[in-house]
Amino acid sequence: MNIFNYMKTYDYEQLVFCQDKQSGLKAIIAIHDTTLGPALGGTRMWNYESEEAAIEDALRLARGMTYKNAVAGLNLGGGKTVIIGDPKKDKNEEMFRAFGRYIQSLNGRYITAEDVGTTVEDMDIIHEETDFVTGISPAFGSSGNPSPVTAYGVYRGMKAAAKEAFGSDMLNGKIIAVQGVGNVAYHLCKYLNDEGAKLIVTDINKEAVNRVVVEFGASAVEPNQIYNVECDIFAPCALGAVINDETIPQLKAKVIAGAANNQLKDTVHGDILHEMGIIYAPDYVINAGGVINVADELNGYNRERALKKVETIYNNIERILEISKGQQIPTYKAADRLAEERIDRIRNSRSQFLLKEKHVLTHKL
Ligand SMILES: NC(=O)C1=CN([C@@H]2O[C@H](COP(=O)(O)OP(=O)(O)OC[C@H]3O[C@@H](n4cnc5c(N)ncnc54)[C@H](O)[C@@H]3O)[C@@H](O)[C@H]2O)C=CC1
Ligand SMILES: CC(C)CC(=O)C(=O)O
Repeated sequence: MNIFNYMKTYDYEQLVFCQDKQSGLKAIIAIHDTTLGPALGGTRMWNYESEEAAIEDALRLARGMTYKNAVAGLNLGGGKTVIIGDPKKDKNEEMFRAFGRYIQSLNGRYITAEDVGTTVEDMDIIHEETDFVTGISPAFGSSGNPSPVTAYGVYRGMKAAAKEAFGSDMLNGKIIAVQGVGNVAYHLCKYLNDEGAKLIVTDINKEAVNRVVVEFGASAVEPNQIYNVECDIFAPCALGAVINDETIPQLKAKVIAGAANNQLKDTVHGDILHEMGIIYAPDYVINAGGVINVADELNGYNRERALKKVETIYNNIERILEISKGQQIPTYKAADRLAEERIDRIRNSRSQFLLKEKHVLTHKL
């Protein structure tokens, strides 16, 4: 990978490599675009097969955050961190403190939160070193774990997509295949079960599968079987690139609506779904509940206000489906247009010189 070429193609601002020998920290902070405000995006800890894979993941996820925050109506740009390591074995307090000091050194250009492999406890340790961290413990007056709120947003967005596909947003009786039943999807399964949907689930973690089988009466299949089960809705809630050349021909669902980031392996896969008449709820639109929730901390956290904003995910999905139909374009393109138009509008309205720009974190500093 030619890093500068890649950064130039997608117009990235900054890539920061953080190393701390004592704690074993190896982190990459990618900042994509800060036109709308400081870059906000979570920290993923993952045992990457190579450094190149880690860099690529950080870059792709950071760009996704720019688009996610823009469509969600947040005054925040896009960034993301990946920490290279096994979250089950390689974490230690010094690592997150060293990482917190790196975040502090960026002086508010980047604000972090949880993602796959990191927890509220990890954010609390980062908070020892910097204010530029969200999703910390409610004991600090903060929003805590974003996953349940992400799940609520996915549930609302799924209903909007179902309305388009089936003529009603009621999910009772619908068969929903859920891939990965971790932090977000556990809560999603609860919403779906409460509404009377039938769940087919899979996960590489057997305990996670058993929990939803026992609590929500889900049926379980092996990880490689989830793509071709008979279902109405497929909800990818594990990792990215699961909509690809191998999986698309297997899909029986009329709707794809799930929490995972970067679900399409490539944009061409979004084009194919469109041609097949499968309604794809763009990942970064439907899974914005968590970032909306943690972003609310920047104004002094108010859960009611945050949840009200998460409700707008329903309308955002409706709007994207309308644009997609009206302009005959795939839904991922409709979402990208919304994001890019908002970023351009704000960029153009910022032509005046200000001696000191108001910082989104003014209250914290
Ligand atoms: N946690 C949050 O608030 C948000 C999460 N997301 C995205 O949603 C997805 C899920 O996030 P979390 O629930 O927090 O992560 P998690 O790590 O708690 O859950 C993911 C689950 O997927 C399972 N999994 C991994 N590979 C699998 C495979 N090949 N087949 C089946 N299952 C597999 C894991 O065992 C785990 O149980 C991620 O892509 C994340 O980036 C997006 C927005 C916010
Ligand atoms: C987990 C969220 C709080 C932020 C994020 O990184 C995301 O939405 O992917």
